[in-house]
Amino acid sequence: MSKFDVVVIGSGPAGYVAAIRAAQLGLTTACVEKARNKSDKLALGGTCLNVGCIPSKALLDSSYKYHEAKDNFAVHGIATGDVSIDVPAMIKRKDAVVAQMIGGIGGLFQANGVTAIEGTGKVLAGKKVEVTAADGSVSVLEAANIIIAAGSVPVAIPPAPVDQDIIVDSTGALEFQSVPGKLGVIGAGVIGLELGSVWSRLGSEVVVLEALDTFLPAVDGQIAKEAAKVFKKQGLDIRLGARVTGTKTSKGKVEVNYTYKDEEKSETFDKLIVCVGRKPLSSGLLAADCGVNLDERGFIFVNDYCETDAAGIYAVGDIVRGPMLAHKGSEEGVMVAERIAGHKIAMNYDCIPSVIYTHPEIAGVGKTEEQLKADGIPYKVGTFPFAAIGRAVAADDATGMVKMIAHEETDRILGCHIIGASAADLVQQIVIAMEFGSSAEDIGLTVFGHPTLSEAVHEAALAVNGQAIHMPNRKKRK
Ligand SMILES: NC(=O)c1ccc[n+]([C@@H]2O[C@H](COP(=O)([O-])OP(=O)(O)OC[C@H]3O[C@@H](n4cnc5c(N)ncnc54)[C@H](O)[C@@H]3O)[C@@H](O)[C@H]2O)c1
Repeated sequence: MSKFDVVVIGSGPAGYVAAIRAAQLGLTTACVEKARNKSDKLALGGTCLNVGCIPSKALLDSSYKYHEAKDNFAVHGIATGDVSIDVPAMIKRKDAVVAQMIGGIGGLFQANGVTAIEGTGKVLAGKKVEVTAADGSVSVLEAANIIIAAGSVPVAIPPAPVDQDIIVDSTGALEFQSVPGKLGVIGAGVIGLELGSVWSRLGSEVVVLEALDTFLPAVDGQIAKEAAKVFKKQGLDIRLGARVTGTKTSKGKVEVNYTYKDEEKSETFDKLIVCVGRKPLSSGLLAADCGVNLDERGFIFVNDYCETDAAGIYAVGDIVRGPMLAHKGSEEGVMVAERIAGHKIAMNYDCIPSVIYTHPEIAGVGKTEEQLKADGIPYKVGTFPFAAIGRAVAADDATGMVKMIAHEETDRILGCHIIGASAADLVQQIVIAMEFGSSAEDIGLTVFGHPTLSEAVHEAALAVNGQAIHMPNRKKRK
């Protein structure tokens, strides 16, 4: 029986990062992965690399370039003539990007001495991991420590069973070989908006059916309101309060029945994407006597340090509580590896950025205005529009704003919410600032390069205390 200091189950952003850090710390480490790619080879990288973050960003970038060439170049005096799209070539490029990044993880495993083991892992009692290979053969690994990072899968809903042809999930939506004439999307969440944007830019008529009456409830209300306006202008038809009751596929199309404003409605689409959330992939993963427990929603139960109820067994990433975000899983992986090596580090769950990669991007960190109101915390707000930022106007990309929220008395930054070009990268400045306990004044007193989009972050911080320069201030300067 092979023996390791650490056996990681799953090679997504939580698992592979945990494995690399454990190996860096001198621990003998194996990483068990079951996924295989289109060429039936071991596919490291999990959902994020194979069918999530990376391929969706490849398609978002390709489709945005197409949209720019078709609709946005003329204003710069650039004539393109007819712009056409070759969808199979776009998908092939996306596959090449994925293959390159997967190869990168294989290389990192080799360089750090992590042993990749192909097969499906199961946690047995006594800190053992059973691995069932693709050919059915079974082996058992002995581990001083186990890190479970098995991830999550899309939630299925009975009224819209996925066939990966007409009715697809987020994986199938990355494989269309032509632009659907009419595309239905169930769920106006992160995936619905990102994939809806891709196919809308390429020419699909997109209808998004969202069960809730509120648009993007987890996003700051002011930013979500702005986002709704922008998406409407882009042609995304987002119907809130639309509950899908059934679907019928025939002759290459799907008829969707749903209730909307108390009326029974029906609409026919060429393709339908179901993206109503993800659930932890915990079934079949744990032997009944292994000592690891699940919570009521099927997540592995862990404490703040990602320790399960069984000593020496940890769980990280989508399979445990908290936002299902790659970077959250990666940092949990680092924390656990460091703690196994005896270092007393902890993770700051209050400072995790989140991003929706539409154009403009929507990004945020910390508390929203609604959360602060509900918690009764006194706060002050500064906003600054990109329309007043020279660099954004020069780029003809000036939609959106930065919103900064600080504590009314201490001026400490409590949250930052952005809708705009490069919002994902801009918000990271405030993630760092919040990690260091900065005040809005600290950001206001910092020198920002000119002309940059970052100046909107600077000005929003100044606006918190009525000191914005390139905009009349609502509040009196203190
Ligand atoms: N950019 C990113 O960080 C990124 C990108 C993709 C996915 N993810 C993560 O993946 C996970 C899954 O994404 P997602 O978009 O599927 O989930 P989500 O939770 O973001 O959104 C799902 C939406 O579907 C709606 N819904 C649920 N059941 C419905 C029904 N029967 N009919 C109509 N609407 C319904 C929900 O109200 C919700 O608005 C999320 O946790 C997300 O954070 C993150």
